[in-house]
Amino acid sequence: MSILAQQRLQEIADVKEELAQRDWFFGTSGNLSIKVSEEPTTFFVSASGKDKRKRTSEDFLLVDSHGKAAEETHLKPSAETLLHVKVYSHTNAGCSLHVHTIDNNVISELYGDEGKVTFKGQEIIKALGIWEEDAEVTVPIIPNYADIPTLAEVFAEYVTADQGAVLIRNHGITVWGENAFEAKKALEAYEFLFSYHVKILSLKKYNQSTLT
Ligand SMILES: CSCCC(=O)C(=O)COP(=O)(O)O
Ligand SMILES: [Zn+2]
Repeated sequence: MSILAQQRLQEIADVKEELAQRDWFFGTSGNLSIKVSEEPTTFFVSASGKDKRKRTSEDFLLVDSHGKAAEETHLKPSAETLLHVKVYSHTNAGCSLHVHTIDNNVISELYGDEGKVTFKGQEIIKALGIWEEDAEVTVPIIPNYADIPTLAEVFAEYVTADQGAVLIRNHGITVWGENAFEAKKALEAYEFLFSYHVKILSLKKYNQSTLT
């Protein structure tokens, strides 16, 4: 394996460990990828069905631009590799992260019928690279199609920039960025927004019910 590939593998394994420390990999959910090369595109993607809280030497495999194993291996690429394929084929992103959290599922269900959710007036939005005063950020929400090629096609409609995020209704979020640092930073910012929103809505509801 080239030095560059080894570095990328180490980076994505480190991100996986950090997200695991946050307990964002419930019940083997979630998957991660990091780009290794362009022309031809290759990337490391997490192996399917593993407990992503554990760090082993068989957590990732190298795949090609179609998401097929690029080297001989008994590992199976993530069932959702096609979404990572869309990220690398539609943008110059270098890393893509997918997690199922309770907060991202709740937000996706609350706003699923609207097809998007918008946040504003939060300092953390600057972590997404948006520095204007009163900045807004909108996250699209797509249906959770069981057929992964269909899910990937619909997902791809929103993969239009080198950094972005899409919520899959009652499933999870996929966030991508220029590199592992940027993708993780963005994921943390989105999860902050979701968690804040869920808490403030619950408190407002509680206050309404106790004050009336
Ligand atoms: C156990 S959750 C269902 C599959 C899923 O949505 C996921 O994120 C994990 O699938 P993978 O094949 O990447 O392990
Ligand atoms: Zn998933």
